[in-house]
Amino acid sequence: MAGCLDASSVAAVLARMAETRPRVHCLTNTVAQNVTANMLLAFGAIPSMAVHVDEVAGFAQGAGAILINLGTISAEGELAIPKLLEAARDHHKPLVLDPVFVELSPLRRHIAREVLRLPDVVVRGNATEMAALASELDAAERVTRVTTGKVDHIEGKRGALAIAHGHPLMTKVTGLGCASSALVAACCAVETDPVIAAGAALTAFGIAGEIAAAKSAGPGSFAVNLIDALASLDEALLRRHMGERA
Ligand SMILES: Nc1ncnc2c1ncn2[C@@H]1O[C@H](COP(=O)(O)OP(=O)(O)OP(=O)(O)O)[C@@H](O)[C@H]1O
Ligand SMILES: Cc1ncsc1CCO
Ligand SMILES: [Mg+2]
Repeated sequence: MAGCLDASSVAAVLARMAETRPRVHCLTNTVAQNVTANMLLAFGAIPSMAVHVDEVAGFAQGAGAILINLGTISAEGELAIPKLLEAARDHHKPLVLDPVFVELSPLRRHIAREVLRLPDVVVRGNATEMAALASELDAAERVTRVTTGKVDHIEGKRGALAIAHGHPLMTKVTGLGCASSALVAACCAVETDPVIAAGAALTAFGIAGEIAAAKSAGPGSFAVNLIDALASLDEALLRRHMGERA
């Protein structure tokens, strides 16, 4: 049965984030680029976003983790992906795939298959995307599946977690799924177990969503308050929202 993390486990991952400030190299989409960079900074990580085929390898080799998001994949981005996969393989970097709209595009399915030739990939998508990619995920070696929604489901080699945090307003701001994938990548840079890393990222993000929603009049102010809430998380706030005593 799927478990959940306690506040001290999430706080331990966040403490390592604050201490080491990992850089996450993001090949992401033009819609979610800004919100993704802001969420990474609020989380204590550092975003980099280079796409050019002649510089992505260098950026990825020195990063703590790599994100490949297919949301607005371009011809330039497609050329960069083999360089990112090579950097992940040769330099043992955690890699997160966000297969945005894979159900709508044979090109995206082809790219996702290429990415999943690498073992140990973490895939974060919504229920539609994860269902569309089911056979590719079944064929992949040591993949971690992260399916977000009202409840987030994480399944990996070393167990399963179900995270019931967040707020419906999270579906009314574009790019928050994309940002959640970047936060999962950031946690993978400081936590070797991808199930715990994804669980910590999504617990923190969900609780930040709950805190932000309580202060917001609608999706616009929610987007701003979510950045503030993510930046202000500490163990006491986590405990309170997880129903644990101080
Ligand atoms: N109904 C809901 N209630 C609470 N939290 C939710 C709900 N739906 C999504 N979330 C949270 O919102 C975040 C984004 O997940 P979602 O599944 O909406 O991503 P997505 O569909 O890929 O989004 P996008 O493509 O717009 O970036 C996750 O942290 C998830 O837990
Ligand atoms: C709306 C949209 N279109 C491509 S990427 C993106 C952001 C949410 O995935
Ligand atoms: Mg998405």
